[in-house]
Amino acid sequence: MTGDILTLNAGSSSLKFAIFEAEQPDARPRISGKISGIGGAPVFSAKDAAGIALTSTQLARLSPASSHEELIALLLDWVERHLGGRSLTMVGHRVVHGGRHFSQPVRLDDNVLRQLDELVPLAPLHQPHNLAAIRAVAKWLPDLPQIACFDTGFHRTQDPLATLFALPRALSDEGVIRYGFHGLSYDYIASVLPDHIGAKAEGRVIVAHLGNGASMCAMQNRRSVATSMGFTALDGLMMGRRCGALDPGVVLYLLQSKGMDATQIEALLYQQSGLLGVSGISNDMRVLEDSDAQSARDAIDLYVYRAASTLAGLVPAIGGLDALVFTAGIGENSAHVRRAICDRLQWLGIGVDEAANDANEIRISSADCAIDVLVLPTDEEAVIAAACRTLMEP
Ligand SMILES: Nc1ncnc2c1ncn2[C@@H]1O[C@H](COP(=O)(O)OP(=O)(O)O)[C@@H](O)[C@H]1O
Ligand SMILES: CC(=O)OP(=O)(O)O
Ligand SMILES: [Mg+2]
Repeated sequence: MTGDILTLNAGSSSLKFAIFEAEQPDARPRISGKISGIGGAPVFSAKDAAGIALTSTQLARLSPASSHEELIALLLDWVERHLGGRSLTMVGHRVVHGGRHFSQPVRLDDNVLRQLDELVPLAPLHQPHNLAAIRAVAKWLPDLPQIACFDTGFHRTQDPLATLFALPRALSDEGVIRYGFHGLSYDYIASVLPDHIGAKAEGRVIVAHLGNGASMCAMQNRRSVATSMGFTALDGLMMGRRCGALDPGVVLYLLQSKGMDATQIEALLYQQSGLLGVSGISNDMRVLEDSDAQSARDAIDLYVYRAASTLAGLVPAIGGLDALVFTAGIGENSAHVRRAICDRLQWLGIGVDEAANDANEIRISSADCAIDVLVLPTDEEAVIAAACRTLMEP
């Protein structure tokens, strides 16, 4: 097995990629990078295995509708020029929604793509970009095998009760259930957890994936028992641009009293709400933390309150809490958000060591706290590369 694996991970505000040597399963990627800030002012950065920067470029502002697709073309062109004489043997993609039929990584062909197309309305911020990346690669190198790894897959182990909405049974039977997302990230965190907390990793753990999209997963034995996202990636926590859990009566009001149509409501719930909607300033937590505006403070306070409430709401699924893990863009970097969430959860026995938290250390719980509180960088790319190697084996 020689050559390189390319992983592509199209998130709502970022396009992340990595190039791994197929024959070196434990090695860091040869190159990794991302285009972040998509929808605003995108920045393209990449580094080699030693962490040396290969590029850090501010890109032109693009129209939101075309941005991901144009950036995929730009990225593939850059990758081609940086393969350094090696060839690609496989491309692995993060695909956000696998629906009822897909949970394990799958080799992509026209038939699978057609089925994944049908899930676009359930993940409008992600699925179209994920599928566009697959089609762009197929055009670029038609014979190159490609696989899809699903964000929903990790949550197949959920307690069936936790997947049900209190809707008529016929709807659940046809697949209107809580699927859950960010599964590649949770899979990675579950895989490294024993390195940090030993046997406690098999206990009652909640992982808070706080990125531009955000969710939480309650785990036991390192498997998903319940999660905050649902049928779509709109449910649960307040996010960068998404509202999170919402009284469904609001949707009816928008439809019936405000005369909004489905397209307008979709844009409102997915693009104009969350941190951006409440602050009126930005979807980016960094910008809000640097702002003196009251609306920025309100947005952060609501984000924190909703996160603490959601976390508390997941505890009954696992009957207590042994460890809490923060990950993804905000979880890994914002000491303020982590501390504020933990402050609202003191009654649960959570305590934070201020200095460790301010320094983004791995363990941030206070010495007298029985619940381990950790900050762990996620690595969806490593999970995709591992799936590529598995599917490659003869
Ligand atoms: N130093 C930081 N402080 C606070 N927030 C940060 C910091 N760095 C990144 N973020 C937040 O992380 C978000 C991106 O998270 P990420 O997990 O990369 O997003 P995506 O959902 O696109 O994969 C940014 O929008 C920003 O709000
Ligand atoms: C599912 C989801 O919300 O993904 P992301 O956080 O990458 O936008
Ligand atoms: Mg992400």
